[in-house]
Amino acid sequence: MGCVDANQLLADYTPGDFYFGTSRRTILGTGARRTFTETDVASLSEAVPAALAPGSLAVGVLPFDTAGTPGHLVLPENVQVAGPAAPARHKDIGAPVAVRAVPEPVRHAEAVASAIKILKDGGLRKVVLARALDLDFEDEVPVQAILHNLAKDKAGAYTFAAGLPGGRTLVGATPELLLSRVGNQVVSHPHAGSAPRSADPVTDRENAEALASSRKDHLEHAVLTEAIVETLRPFCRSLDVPREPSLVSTPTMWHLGTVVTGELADRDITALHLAAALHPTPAICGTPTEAARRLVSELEPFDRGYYAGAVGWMDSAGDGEWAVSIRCAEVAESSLRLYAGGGIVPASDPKAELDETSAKFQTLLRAMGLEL
Ligand SMILES: C=C(O[C@@H]1C=C(C(=O)O)C=C[C@H]1O)C(=O)O
Repeated sequence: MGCVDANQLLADYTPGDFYFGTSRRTILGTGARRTFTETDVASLSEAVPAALAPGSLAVGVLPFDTAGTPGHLVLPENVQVAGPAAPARHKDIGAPVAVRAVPEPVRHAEAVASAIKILKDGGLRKVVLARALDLDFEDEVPVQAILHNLAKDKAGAYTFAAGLPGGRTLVGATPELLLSRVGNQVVSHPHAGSAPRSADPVTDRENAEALASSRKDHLEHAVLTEAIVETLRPFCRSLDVPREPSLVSTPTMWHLGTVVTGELADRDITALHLAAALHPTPAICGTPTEAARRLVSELEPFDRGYYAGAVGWMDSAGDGEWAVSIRCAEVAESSLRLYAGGGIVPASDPKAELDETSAKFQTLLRAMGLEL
């Protein structure tokens, strides 16, 4: 630890490793002494802390569907921690040989329209629907270069690459913090409500202002913040929740975000326990959770896998950081699947939702130097 160079950690990353970079620190975990596949809060809370020797870390991912997909949490053989990485040059990535939208864009808009109808009929307040882009390359996908470019672009507050079962990799850069814990201080930074950035400063500002004053987006956001607060409240002695969300941005998107901070009542409650209790939030699933989860599986023509799950780390003291695994792609050899979703409420518009997912794809597409 200490004097490791963060850019070197980024350069040293190879697929299968775990990389997690923020504006404060860079973590590189290599090898696996042990892998946990449990996803329920009770087993995670018992098994993982019990296996952590003092000073060691558990790293990895939780899936979207914790009932159907195994978790992939690893106790690495070796962990190196450094300050923030700041790579200089963009790395070149070749063009794909094939691109397929899953489903076709028009089908996604139809699914959104069906969801809006169901929402208007009552019962559900919000559901998050995603679509995917499949890209095939001639050779193995250069995950290291994609990760490097995401870090270079500061594409999201949490830049990550995590090994998955079967030699696959989840790579991305998300703006959204599910939960961090340092001692008895917990923070969550839920995001909901979106607008694209623009290269034109006037349009960019207009997009931000329209988002800041959009009733539809404030409603989408309120449903999310309420759920976060409701889950955290029983664990916390005190909780600070700003009354209004703030505008937050990445190089490609504007969002509404609320920084929720709390003081834990019981120091034995770990970061992983809290993250697992919060997941799946209405940022990526909906409200009520079970009904939204069912609608997601009915309307989306794919399994989300590790997209819209959680990615992060926890130490032996129970401190840790778990980000929402969005703005990411799952890589398998020479192919990758990119995901993007958006929250639907009764006032949503199918065409606008389709455009929102296209804008969200830009985080990864830019890192790959692709204009699609
Ligand atoms: C689901 C995604 O993003 C989430 C949905 C948002 C929205 O609906 O406005 C905003 C931020 C994220 O919480 C995604 O990027 O795939």
